[in-house]
Amino acid sequence: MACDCDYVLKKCDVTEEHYGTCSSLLNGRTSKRNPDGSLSLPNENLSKLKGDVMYHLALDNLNFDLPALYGDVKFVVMGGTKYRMREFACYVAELLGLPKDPKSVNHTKASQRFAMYKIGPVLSVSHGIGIPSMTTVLQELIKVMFYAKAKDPIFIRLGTSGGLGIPPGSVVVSSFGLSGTLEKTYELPVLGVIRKWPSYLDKRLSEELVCSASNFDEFKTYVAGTMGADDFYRGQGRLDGPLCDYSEADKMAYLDKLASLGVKNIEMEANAFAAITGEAGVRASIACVTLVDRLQGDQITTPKTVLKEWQKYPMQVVGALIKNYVERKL
Ligand SMILES: O=P(O)(O)O[C@H]1O[C@H](CO)[C@@H](O)[C@H]1O
Ligand SMILES: O=c1cc[nH]c(=O)[nH]1
Repeated sequence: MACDCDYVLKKCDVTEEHYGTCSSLLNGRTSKRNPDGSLSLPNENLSKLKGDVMYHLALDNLNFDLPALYGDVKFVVMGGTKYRMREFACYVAELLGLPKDPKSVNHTKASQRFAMYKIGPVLSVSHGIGIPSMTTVLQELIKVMFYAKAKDPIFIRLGTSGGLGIPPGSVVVSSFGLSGTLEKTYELPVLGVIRKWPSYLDKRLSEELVCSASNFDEFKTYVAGTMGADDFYRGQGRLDGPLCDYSEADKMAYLDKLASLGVKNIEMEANAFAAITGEAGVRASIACVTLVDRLQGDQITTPKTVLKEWQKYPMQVVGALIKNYVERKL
């Protein structure tokens, strides 16, 4: 089917502002890499290490030949659950006509924390819930790609989220991540001081995902901001947590404010994922399905079987993008 990105992007009313003036996004990220596309990380301390242990992945660069194991990786796809990332690995194997890893080898089984599957040029990795869990795996994966000398690796988060005013079962491709304090930044206390980094995603990559999405009629795809909340309940303005000290009117005013800032979904990692990949010079995007329209309610009441089907939508979008890259030998 012909690509109708322009149409979809216009329909979603996405402007340059959604990607920031440092639309460095594409060029800035490229300029941070070596001429051959391998990562050039801005941390001199790494070159002084005798060996580097990626503890949560149970990998290191002394006992593992990382270039041989992961030098051919082009896509690192991450999502919350082990189950989803195993399913995505199997889906990609089928899509690319590659043999399924016979034992579905979890490359990071020894860590007893996460799951990581490799199918050809794709690593499919679970990251758990929330920013601290996700950023721990993300930073170790960036180092693995660095030591492996992988060329122009692309990182994508494949997630679930709560939508704002869009039908449940829609896919949102994120243009920026918004923090809990409504800024397009990721905030982290470092050495006792709160630091902030911009949290925009790669514009060209999101356009490519929208093109991929145009192959599918079963669901709608939007490009918009995504709020990365630090909590599932009060942090997302829910009324149904064990603790709540605001009214329904307060909640609705908050969600309306988010919508007015160009946000169409809420999850728990977007701003950190955007900021860390951006700083490391890695092209990155996020595709999440929405499980509920938060303007209509807080509880996720859709049957599990339907939720499982919906979770396949972003997989299909990302799978089509990967297939396109592999067929064009990029
Ligand atoms: O479906 P995943 O990828 O886990 O993402 C979303 O679901 C979790 C909360 O249920 C959070 O991690 C949120 O970001
Ligand atoms: O509402 C939702 C649904 C999934 N994940 C979230 O973080 N929030």
